[in-house]
Amino acid sequence: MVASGGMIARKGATLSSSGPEIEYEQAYLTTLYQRLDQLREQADTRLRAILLEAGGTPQGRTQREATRSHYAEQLAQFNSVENGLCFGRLDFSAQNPRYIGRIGLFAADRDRDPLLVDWRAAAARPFYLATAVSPDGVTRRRHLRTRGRVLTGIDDEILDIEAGDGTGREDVTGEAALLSALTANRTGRMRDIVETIQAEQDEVIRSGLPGALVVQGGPGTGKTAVALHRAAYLLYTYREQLTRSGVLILGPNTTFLRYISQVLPSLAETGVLLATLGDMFPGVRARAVEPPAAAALKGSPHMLDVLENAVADRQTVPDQFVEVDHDGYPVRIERAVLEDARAVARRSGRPHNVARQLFVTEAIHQLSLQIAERIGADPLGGDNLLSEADLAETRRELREDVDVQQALFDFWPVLTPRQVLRDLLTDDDRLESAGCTPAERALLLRDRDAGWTPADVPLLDELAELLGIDDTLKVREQQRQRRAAIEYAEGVLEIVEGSRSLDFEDESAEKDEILSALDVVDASAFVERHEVLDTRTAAERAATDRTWAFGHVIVDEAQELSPMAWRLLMRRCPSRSITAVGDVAQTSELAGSTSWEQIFEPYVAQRWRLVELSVNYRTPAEVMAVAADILAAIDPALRPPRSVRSAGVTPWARRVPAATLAEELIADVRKEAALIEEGRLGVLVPERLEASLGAELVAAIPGAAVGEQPDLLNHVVLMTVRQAKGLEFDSVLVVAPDEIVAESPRGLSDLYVAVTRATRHLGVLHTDDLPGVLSSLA
Ligand SMILES: Nc1ncnc2c1ncn2[C@@H]1O[C@H](COP(=O)(O)OP(=O)(O)OP(=O)(O)O)[C@@H](O)[C@H]1O
Repeated sequence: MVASGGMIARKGATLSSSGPEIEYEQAYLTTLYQRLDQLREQADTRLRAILLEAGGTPQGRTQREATRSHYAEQLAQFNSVENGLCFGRLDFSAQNPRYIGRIGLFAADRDRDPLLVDWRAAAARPFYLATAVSPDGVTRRRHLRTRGRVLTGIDDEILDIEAGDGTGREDVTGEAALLSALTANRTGRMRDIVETIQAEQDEVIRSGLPGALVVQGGPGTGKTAVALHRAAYLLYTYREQLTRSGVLILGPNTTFLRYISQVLPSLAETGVLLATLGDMFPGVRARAVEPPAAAALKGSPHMLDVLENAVADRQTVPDQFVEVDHDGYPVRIERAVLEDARAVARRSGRPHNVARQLFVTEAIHQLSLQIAERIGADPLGGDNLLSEADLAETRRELREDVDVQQALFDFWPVLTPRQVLRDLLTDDDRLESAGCTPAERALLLRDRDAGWTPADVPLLDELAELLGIDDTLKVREQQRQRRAAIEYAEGVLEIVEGSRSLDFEDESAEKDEILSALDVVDASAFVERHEVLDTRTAAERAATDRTWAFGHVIVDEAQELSPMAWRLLMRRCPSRSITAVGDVAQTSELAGSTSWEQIFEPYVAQRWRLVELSVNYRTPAEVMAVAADILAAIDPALRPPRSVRSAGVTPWARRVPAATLAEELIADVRKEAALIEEGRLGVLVPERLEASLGAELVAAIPGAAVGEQPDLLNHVVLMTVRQAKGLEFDSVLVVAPDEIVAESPRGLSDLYVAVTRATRHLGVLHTDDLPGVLSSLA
C-alpha cells in the first residue's frame, strides 16, 4: 500500500460496509458496548448510594469520600471512551483474536480472555509493531472504523512476507487508517492517534518511567501526539506511583494547551496538570508580553547573580547607628553590631527569611553585652557583676521588646519573591546595585503596575528559593488559622445552643434531659471533625504548591525554554524522570536552546537518552520541499523529516502592493476558505502587522479569530508565528515572509515553523522581494 516515492496512498483491503465480516464485527462491537453500559450502570448505582450516605466517623467519611471519587472517576472514564471504544483486532496463527480499544474490558465472570485489550497493555503492542517482515505471530491486523456504536468500515492488513508489497518500506503500519486520519479536516482541536501509532512513536510512548528522555523530531513528526500518549501510557503502567505524585505537561502557551486539551480525556486520563511556564508560580498567572530581548535576558543564568545581589541589598545597616527605647533607657544599635550579625547570618548559607533568626539572635547577643557593660560594670574595676542568668534575662527582654524587634527587622526584613522582583524591576538604582549594565537596565526596567510575564516566573521561583520561608512565621500563621477556625466553631456551637429553646417549650426539662452539642463536643474537637477532606487529585494539589515534586514531567517545545526555566522545572522534578520533546531547528525564543546537551548536561551529565522521530505526518511533500530550503539556511547539517504523503497541490506565492495588502489578503482568505470547506485556515503574519491586518480581517470576515488568544475552533484564524507554535491548519497563508525573517535573530526558524503548519495548502503573500529561501516559489 505504498505509492511511488515512498509515500502512502489508499488502496486494497478495505471492506465494504455490508457482508458477513461486517455483521460479525458489528455484533462483537455491540457486545462490548453492552458490557460498557453494564459497568457504567454499576458505577452509577454505587455512586448514588454513596451520595445518599451521611454521618459516620471522620475515618468513615474519608473512606466514603475516596470511594465516591473512585466511582465518579470510573463513570467519567466510561463516558469518555464512548466514541471509538474498540478500533482494532489482531488475528494470530496460534491464538484467539484480540480486540484492541481505549480501555480494557472483561466479561462479568472475568474467567475468559479479556473482551477488549487496553491499547497500553503489552498484549496490544503487536497492533502497533507487527509488520509483514516481523509479524510476531500476527496474521492479520484489522482497523475497525466506527461512528458512534455503528461499524462503518474495516481495513485489513495481511501480514505475511508473500503478501508484502515488495517496496521494502516497513515503517508504516495501518496505512489506510493512517491516511484517513491524516487527510481528515482539522477541527481546531488535536485528536488522539491511538488507532494509528507508528512503530518509532510506540517506542517513545512505552519507554520506562525513570530517566531523562529527549525526543527530537522535525515538524509534524508527532512529538506532541507522542508526548500526550506517553503521559497516558505512564499513568496506566505506573498508576499507583503517578496518581500520588502527578504528571505535569508543560506547553508553550494557553492557546496550545486548549488545542491539545481533548486528547488525554479522550484516552480516559484526566489526572495530568497541563500548564505553561506562566502558570508555574502558584498565585501568579503571568500573561503579560515583553520584548523578546528582555525575556532572553531574564532567562539567562546571569540573572542568578542579579537576584542574589538584589536579596543581599535588602540586608542593610545604618550609616552609623539607630537608637531605640528599651525599658525606659535608650539603646544604641551600632552599625558594627549589625554588620557582625549580618555576616553571621550570611555565612550560615540559609535562605534570607530563615537566616533572619540568626541575624536577630546575634544582634541581641551583642546588645545584651552592651547593656551588661552599662548596668553591670563593677565600680571597683573588677569583672562584670551580671551573672549568665542575668544576661539570659536581658536577652529575653530585648527579644520581646517590640521596638527592638522592629528596628532589627528593618535591617533584615521578611521578604516575598513578588515584592523583591517587583521592587527590582521597577527601580533603576536597585538594578544597578544588583549588577545590571545600563543596556540591561534599559531592557528590564518596567512600570510598577505592569503584569508578570512568563519569563518572570522562573525568577520568582528562584527568589522563593533564595528567600525561603521562616518556619516560625509559618507556624504562627497555622496557629492563627486554627484560632480563627475555633472562633468560627464557637460561633456555630453558640447558634446550635441558642436555637434549642425554640424547639422545646419547657426549657428546664430540656436542660436536664437532653445533651446539648456543647456537652459532647468542644470547639476545637468540632474543628478537627470538620477539617476539610482534601479530595483533590495530585495534579490539582500540585497546581497550588510551588514545591510539589512531580512523578514525571513532559515538556513540549522544550527547545524554547531558557536556562532559568529549566532550573525551575528541575526543582519540580527531583527524580529527573522527564520527557522533553522538541526540535532545535524550530527554536524561536532568544533564550531557547539549539543543543540538547547544553540543556541536560548540567542536570544529568551523560545520563539522558535521545530518540529521533523521522517521519512527518502533517506536512505534505510539496510543502516540505519548500521548508527544506529554509532548513538548509538555518543549518545545512539538519535534514528535514520525510513526508509520509503528498497532497497533490502546489504551494504558491503572490506579490501584492503594500498599500493593498489587506484587501488582497482578504480575497485570498475567502478563496482558500472555500477550497478547504469545513477545514481550518491559518493566516500567519509578522508581529508588526498582527493588529492592523487582524482588524481588517475581522471587519471583512466577522467569524475570523484574532487577538491574544484566538479561538482555534473558528474557520479562519489570524495569528503570529509565535502563537502558531505546535498548531496546524488545513491551509496556511504566510504574509510578508521577509518581515517574519527580519523581526528576530531566529527569524528563519520562525519562517520554517510557519510553512510547516500546513496539512494541505500553502500560500505566501509578499509585498517585497521573496526571501532567498523561498525562491522555489517565485
Ligand atoms: N501515528 C499517527 N497517526 C495519525 N496521525 C498522526 C500520527 N502521528 C502524528 N500524527 C498527526 O500529525 C500531526 C502532527 O503531529 P504533532 O503536532 O504531534 O507533531 P509535532 O512533531 O509536535 O509538530 P511540530 O514540532 O511541528 O509542532 C497531528 O495532526 C497528529 O495528529
